[in-house]
Amino acid sequence: MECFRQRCCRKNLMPRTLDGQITMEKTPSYFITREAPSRVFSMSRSTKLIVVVRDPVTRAVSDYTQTLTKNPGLPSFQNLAFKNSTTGLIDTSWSAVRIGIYAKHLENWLRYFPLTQFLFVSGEKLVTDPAGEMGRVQDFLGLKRVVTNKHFYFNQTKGFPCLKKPEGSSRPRCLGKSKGRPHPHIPAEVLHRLRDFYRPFNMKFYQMTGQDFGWD
Ligand SMILES: Nc1ncnc2c1ncn2[C@@H]1O[C@H](COP(=O)(O)OS(=O)(=O)O)[C@@H](OP(=O)(O)O)[C@H]1O
Repeated sequence: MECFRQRCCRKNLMPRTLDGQITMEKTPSYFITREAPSRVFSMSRSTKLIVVVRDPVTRAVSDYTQTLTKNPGLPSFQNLAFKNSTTGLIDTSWSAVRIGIYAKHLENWLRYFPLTQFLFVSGEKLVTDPAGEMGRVQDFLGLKRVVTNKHFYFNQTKGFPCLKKPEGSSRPRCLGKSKGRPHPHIPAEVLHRLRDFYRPFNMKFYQMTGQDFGWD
C-alpha cells in the first residue's frame, strides 16, 4: 500500500492532493513488482510506504484458497507448492510461494527508499488488535489518532474484527465474503516443509525491518 503525498503516478486517474490532504493508493502487487520502486521514486521520493505482511505460509494457503474459488479444478496445494514431492523442493515460480519471500521484495524497494519511509503492519495483529495497528498507521502518517478501539468490535459469526459504524453509515460493517474464508485442509507435513523453506527468508526480513513478526 502506498501513500502518495503529492500527486499520484496515474495523473489522469487520481485527483490532485490539496494542502492538508494525503492521498492513499493501495495496490498489493506493487510490493512484488520489479519496476514499482523506481516508478514510485520518480513520482515522489518522499512517498511513505505501508506494507501489510502476514505469515507467508498462511499467506500462500490464503492465496491458494482465493484461486481455488475461481478455479475449482485447480491441482492440490502440494502439487503446486513442490517441484518434486519426494525431495520436497519448493517451486518458487508459483506466485503463492514467491510473494511470501518478503526479504527479496523488500531488497528491491530499499534500493530506492530508506527504511524510515516504510511502515510494516502485522497482518496477524491487524486481526487480534486492529486499533493498535491502526494507531501505528496513523502515527506513521502524522495523523491524529482518530481511529481507536471504540471503532471496532469482534464479530463472532465472521470470526474477525469489524467496524462498529463506518463513515456515512449507521450500521456495522465487516469485510466481504472473500476476506476471512475458511482454508482447505493442507497436510501438516506440507506446511512443515514450507515453514522450513521460509524460515531463513523470514529471519532476513526481521533483520531488515528490525521487527520480529513471530512467524516461527
Ligand atoms: N477484519 C478482518 N476481516 C476479514 N479478514 C481479515 C480481517 N483482518 C484481516 N483479515 C485477513 O485479510 C485477508 C485477506 O486480505 P488480502 O490480503 O487477501 O486482501 S487484498 O485483497 O490483498 O487487499 C484474509 O485472509 P483469509 O483468511 O485467507 O481470507 C483475512 O485473514
